[in-house]
Amino acid sequence: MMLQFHNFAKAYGVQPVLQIEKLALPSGIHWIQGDNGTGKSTLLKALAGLIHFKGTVLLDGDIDLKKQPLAYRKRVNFAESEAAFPLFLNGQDMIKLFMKAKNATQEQLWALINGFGMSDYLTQPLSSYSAGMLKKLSLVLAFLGKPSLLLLDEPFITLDQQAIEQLAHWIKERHEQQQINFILTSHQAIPSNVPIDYTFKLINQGLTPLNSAYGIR
Ligand SMILES: Nc1ncnc2c1ncn2[C@@H]1O[C@H](COP(=O)(O)OP(=O)(O)OP(=O)(O)O)[C@@H](O)[C@H]1O
Repeated sequence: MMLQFHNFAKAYGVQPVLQIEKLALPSGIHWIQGDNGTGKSTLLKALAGLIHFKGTVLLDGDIDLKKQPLAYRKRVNFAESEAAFPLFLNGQDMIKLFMKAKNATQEQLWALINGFGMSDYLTQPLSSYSAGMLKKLSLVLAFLGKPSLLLLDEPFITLDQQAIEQLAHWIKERHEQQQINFILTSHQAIPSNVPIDYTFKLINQGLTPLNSAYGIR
């Protein structure tokens, strides 16, 4: 199993947001839907190891997020919906940091940079980036290395059409050729060439499956 939840619970103060008693997500590309404020970003942040939660999350059957945080975070990459970068740095600074942390190759980096057409502005300070340029950077950082699972929170928002198509292609290709699993959130329809395996909706603090078979949206 790609991801297993046991007695998973997240609250902000006394306000419960997520409660997933027992759930196992198989390998694949997962699309999580949900109305505003239902907890999609909270779920992805918890799964990325960025915020505290109660209970257990197990990756690939044996890596416990809480007990083996380094091994877990080496395998799970995350692109936030709106990433908050230190604005005095430039794109290249962030890339250098992540390349080292994620053991990425130069070849992999160039393919990502060229695919998104970013080479012209990587040396400019992040304070000068548009929303779409910041989005592209956070996606490139998330694709670096060899993750087992990629968490992408609203990955298509603010991207131009060409970048949307490029991202859809990468998701499909990485999944088919490198067996990388994905959890995506999106309010908009996901491009039809992305082969979504499972769709869930966050309702009443839990994940309700909207389909039970492969290939059906
Ligand atoms: N840092 C925080 N402190 C307190 N409450 C928070 C915090 N972050 C989120 N919440 C609350 O948790 C709930 C879930 O928020 P979250 O951002 O996860 O929703 P979402 O499903 O991603 O929403 P959207 O579709 O609008 O992006 C909301 O009620 C929100 O007010």
